[in-house]
Amino acid sequence: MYQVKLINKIAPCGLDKLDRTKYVCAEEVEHPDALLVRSTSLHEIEFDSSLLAIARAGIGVNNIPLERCSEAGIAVFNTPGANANAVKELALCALFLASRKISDGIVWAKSLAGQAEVEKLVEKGKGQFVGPEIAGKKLGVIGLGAIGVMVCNTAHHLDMEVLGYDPYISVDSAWKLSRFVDKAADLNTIFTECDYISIHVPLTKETRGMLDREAFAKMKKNVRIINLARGELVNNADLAEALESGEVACYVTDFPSEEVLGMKNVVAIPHLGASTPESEDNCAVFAARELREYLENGNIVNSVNLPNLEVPRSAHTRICIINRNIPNMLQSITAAVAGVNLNIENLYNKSRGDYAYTIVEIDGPVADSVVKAIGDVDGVIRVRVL
Ligand SMILES: NC(=O)c1ccc[n+]([C@@H]2O[C@H](COP(=O)([O-])OP(=O)(O)OC[C@H]3O[C@@H](n4cnc5c(N)ncnc54)[C@H](O)[C@@H]3O)[C@@H](O)[C@H]2O)c1
Ligand SMILES: O=C(O)CC[C@@H](O)C(=O)O
Repeated sequence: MYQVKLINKIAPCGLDKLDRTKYVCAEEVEHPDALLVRSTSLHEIEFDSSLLAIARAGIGVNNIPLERCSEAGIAVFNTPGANANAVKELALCALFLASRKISDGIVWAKSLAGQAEVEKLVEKGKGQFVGPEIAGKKLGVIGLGAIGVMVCNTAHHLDMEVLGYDPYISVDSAWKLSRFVDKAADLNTIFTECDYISIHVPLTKETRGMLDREAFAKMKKNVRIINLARGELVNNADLAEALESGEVACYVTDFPSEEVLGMKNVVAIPHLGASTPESEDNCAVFAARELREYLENGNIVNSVNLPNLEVPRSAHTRICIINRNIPNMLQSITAAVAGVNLNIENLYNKSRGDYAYTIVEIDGPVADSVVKAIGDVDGVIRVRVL
């Protein structure tokens, strides 16, 4: 039986993809083959030597120690695009929240409960919550992946002028982007020209603190910023100054922190970007399928730390090897197999950065001694026979 440890609440329809005659899925699992996780940080967690794979039901993998996983031969997966529509819808909501002082207005309206002549008080006091329309304004979108592209395309239909920035845009995203979205040559163009800025990039060394004092200083006065991507993309101390001085009129974030909650003109949402039944189901189903493919067939689909390699399963026995991407690996692996006179039916190999993945198909059983011989090859990190 495969043991899958559930780190967060995972939608049941995803778990249903894992046949209960082959899988145990539970929060308490002592020696897991796999982890299913959402946003909980795994950085401080020690992994059992049994662990083969981690599937992130979501896209951001900044909560997973990727380098440590690669070194331990643990494949890490995410679910690209599976929650993008949910975040796009919240981003649209955030555009309006950033403009119309809706959340302050709602709090104020509720505070009138129990007072006499509420209707009159509403009409008298509503002037403090006036905010601009988004039509005709310029929106800058940083990061044109699954979410960014959808935000751009929909904002165009809401009569906004849209500028997009992504130096690494994928061919797929470029195909999906509306021709009405203008390409910003650099971040400065987004900063200097836009009335609204929405950020949709992963948290990496490059993007951490991307919106800082220098960036705020270039922005138009009264710019409104939407961050549903990750809190750490923004330098909080610099943001506090920009909000205080009025340079930034409103900051809508899906990542409240003690610091951010203390700032003025902040609309804080409790990380609800992917919290729709549709998105939770999608992510769970994607993640479960990825785990099943890897655990049962050795196929790697949507990995973030290993090369993707998916080959239809034949009747042959598979030896799946995670190895370093260094010279002579294939030669040493095939020599270990040939050493016991086994014939290789098929061999597939793909590399990604410092790591590679090799599938060797053999007609017939593979003795433990062969697994040991491959495992002893310098540069081999993990061997599994399926
Ligand atoms: N609030 C939520 O619940 C929630 C849900 C999903 C995603 N997210 C966050 O949103 C991010 C984006 O999600 P996605 O599904 O669109 O991911 P994605 O991988 O499809 O797109 C990310 C895009 O960012 C671009 N990018 C990377 N570095 C960049 C840089 N320095 N400048 C400009 N562009 C850069 C990439 O080229 C890619 O096109 C995720 O990484 C995650 O942190 C949050
Ligand atoms: O699981 C969630 O609720 C949030 C997921 C989101 O932050 C992501 O990066 O996909």
